[in-house]
Amino acid sequence: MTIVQSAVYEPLTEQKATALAVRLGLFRDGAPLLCREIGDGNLNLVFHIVDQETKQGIIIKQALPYAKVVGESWPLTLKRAVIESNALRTFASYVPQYVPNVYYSDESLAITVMEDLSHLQIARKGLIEGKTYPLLSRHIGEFIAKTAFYTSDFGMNQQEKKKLAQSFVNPELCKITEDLVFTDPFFDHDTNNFEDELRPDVEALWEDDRLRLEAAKLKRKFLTEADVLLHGDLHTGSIFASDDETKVIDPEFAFYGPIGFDLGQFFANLLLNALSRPESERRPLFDHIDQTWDVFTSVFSELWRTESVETYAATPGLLDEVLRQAFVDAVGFAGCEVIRRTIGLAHVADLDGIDQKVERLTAKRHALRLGRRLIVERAELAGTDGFRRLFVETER
Ligand SMILES: Nc1ncnc2c1ncn2[C@@H]1O[C@H](COP(=O)(O)OP(=O)(O)O)[C@@H](O)[C@H]1O
Ligand SMILES: CSC[C@H]1O[C@H](OP(=O)(O)O)[C@H](O)[C@@H]1O
Repeated sequence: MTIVQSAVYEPLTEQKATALAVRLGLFRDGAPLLCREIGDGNLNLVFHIVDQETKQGIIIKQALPYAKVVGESWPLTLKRAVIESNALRTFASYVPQYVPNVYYSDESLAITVMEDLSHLQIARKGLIEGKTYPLLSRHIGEFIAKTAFYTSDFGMNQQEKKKLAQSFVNPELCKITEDLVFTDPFFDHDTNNFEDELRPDVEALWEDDRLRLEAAKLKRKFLTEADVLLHGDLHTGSIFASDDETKVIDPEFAFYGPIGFDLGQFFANLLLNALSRPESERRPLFDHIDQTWDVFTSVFSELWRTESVETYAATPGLLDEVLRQAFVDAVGFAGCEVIRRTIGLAHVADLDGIDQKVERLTAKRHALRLGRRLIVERAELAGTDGFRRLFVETER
């Protein structure tokens, strides 16, 4: 690959992104290139560049010095681009089948150049259309189990783990999660965003001392437990899927945190999709929750038994305790994510896209009751069947 001199930061345009791809030697000479900015996320620019003859494409993702969804009034570190490309490379060393190939990255331009995954579909979009993605949970369960185990004190040299954790210290992006997932939705904060009709339900949440205490405990875990390298934002909009392939993208929130966090985010986004469906079409979502947990526990347990580097790994009861705690935490984190995607700053199309206002408000009220009980009753769920039970009990 051609080496280009690193440049001073400037936001790319479609023209400049094309010129960069040519300078990097990513296309054959004279290829007729078409570039479009396709970013639909909250934070970054994403350029899709395709050779019109061969149909081969690449993606150039660039961080902006602010959060795109809010604008320049919310400055945001460009370092998130380095975190993202390093996380993709780290994950690729354990599960290359589940992440896009990174071709190039440049810290000063805050870009990651990666494999074009346009043959797949963003899982959130597909799930909203009613797709089921039969292998999604098998793949995500394995992705989480392997990345968690191999980056933990049980799966890697413990001195090396500390260095790796240092390289993923990600204070600004963690602060977004600390605020938007764990704090603001539980207070009358100006980042919150919900329909007027939901105000009585939301005010009831804000006055719920039991809920606030449990949300505080979950936030404390997120702040303090440097257990494994997390993706940090593993919602269904961060996953490309088809019937037989799954790729995880967008790990700019990666950091060392509690093992249950990615599981909880994924569970929550499956639940958010279930909340948008009629009862008769929800089953695949609950089956995905079961399957994610089953695959996660079996892959993680096998690695623990066969590859652990920690003397205490064989101590009877320890693995069970790690898995039990991971599950309880995941349930609580899922509850926080369900609530924040309903009344916080960043919503999801699964709920906001319900056209009929009455149905939409009904689904959102259901989400608030479900999220609350996931948080408050997380220790009593006793297995993934508990998600079904709470879902039904909170439907009314
Ligand atoms: N490797 C890729 N291949 C094809 N499209 C991509 C790729 N990465 C991102 N995209 C597109 O860009 C959108 C935004 O990307 P994402 O990484 O989620 O950005 P953000 O960090 O702003 O949320 C995705 O929803 C997808 O449509
Ligand atoms: C102001 S950031 C809000 C929200 O956006 C991120 O998601 P994404 O980059 O995938 O769109 C993340 O979930 C943040 O909490």
